[in-house]
Amino acid sequence: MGLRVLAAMSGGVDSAVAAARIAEAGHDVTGVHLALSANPQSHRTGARGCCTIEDSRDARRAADVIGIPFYIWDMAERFQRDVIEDFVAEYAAGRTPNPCLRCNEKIKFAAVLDRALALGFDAVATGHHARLVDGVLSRSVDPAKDQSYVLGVLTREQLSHAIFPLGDSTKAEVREEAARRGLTVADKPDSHDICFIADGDTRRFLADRLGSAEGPIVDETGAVVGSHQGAHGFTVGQRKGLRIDRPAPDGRPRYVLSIEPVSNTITVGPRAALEVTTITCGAPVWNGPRAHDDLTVQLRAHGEVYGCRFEELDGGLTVELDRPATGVAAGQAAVLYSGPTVIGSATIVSAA
Ligand SMILES: Nc1ncnc2c1ncn2[C@@H]1O[C@H](COP(=O)(O)OP(=O)(O)OP(=O)(O)O)[C@@H](O)[C@H]1O
Repeated sequence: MGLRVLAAMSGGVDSAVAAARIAEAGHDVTGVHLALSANPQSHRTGARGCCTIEDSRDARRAADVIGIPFYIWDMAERFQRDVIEDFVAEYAAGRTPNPCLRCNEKIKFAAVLDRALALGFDAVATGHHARLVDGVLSRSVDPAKDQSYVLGVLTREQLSHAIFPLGDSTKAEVREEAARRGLTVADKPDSHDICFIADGDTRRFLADRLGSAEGPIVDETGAVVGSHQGAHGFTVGQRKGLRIDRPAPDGRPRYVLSIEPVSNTITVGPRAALEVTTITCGAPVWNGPRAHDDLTVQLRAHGEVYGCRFEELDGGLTVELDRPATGVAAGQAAVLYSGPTVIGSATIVSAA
């Protein structure tokens, strides 16, 4: 007998095809669009933002074509609290959060999954590009679209109720299939990085919420070399947008090495000073097999992959890279893989 599946439908191509595949496989599927924005009209800026009225209409149309019941669930308040406020608070604390990862952890596979289970559903299906084989998360066959990183924070329990029907397909195949199935969203562009910042201007979004406060930019010796309007506008490894009055003696570009929110100080230095090999993380979530062969770690979404070994220490996790990485920011996740399989993850606390 088929499962009762709740298909999370964003109004985009991927989730429409994911829902269609699950329905075709004989499961009893209901589509749900999550209204995540408190003011859906305000996001209509041309770029595809989060949860516009148009997105919910596209999702409904896709559900009609597939022939499944469809609902809209208002999760705006949860999203505001667990994703947007968390995002702002993390930047205010000098860290660099990944809101997609937080949304998967707190909204799609927590708030939505809880409600789905309470209503008698067995699983939540999404259009994420990742594979799930017997509850074990693995990379998508399309490396350019692989989203296993932003799902790597999910627990075994969360994964046991997840279905990702697209992991064996490339994005091109999904688009083609959408067109063939008459899902009118086939040509819709991919959503951009942060769905609740429709114009993509993260710094302005943060400045609107955290205000601006002038602070010093110092070099590695502590000498003041410039100023900034708020430490929250920066991330480790950033080069652009630094107002430096005293260039480095060697004339080389300088990068953000660290962010100190309490004293509102940004420390900059040469690229070489960004290189780290030891990553210290918080408590790990182990969600895959305890494999130790072909170990790699990914330190940001779409980031490079490093060979590594790791050790659990005092409730945290220390990861040693086999070559230096740059731009490793506290607040991002370190997702550990054995080959293509996710074995666990932990939040980065510091790197050296
Ligand atoms: N507002 C929403 N309502 C319901 N489900 C959503 C919503 N936003 C995202 N999702 C689910 O999360 C998945 C991943 O979201 P992401 O923003 O990465 O989408 P995407 O890769 O652009 O896919 P899509 O083409 O389906 O929008 C989607 O495929 C969908 O299943």
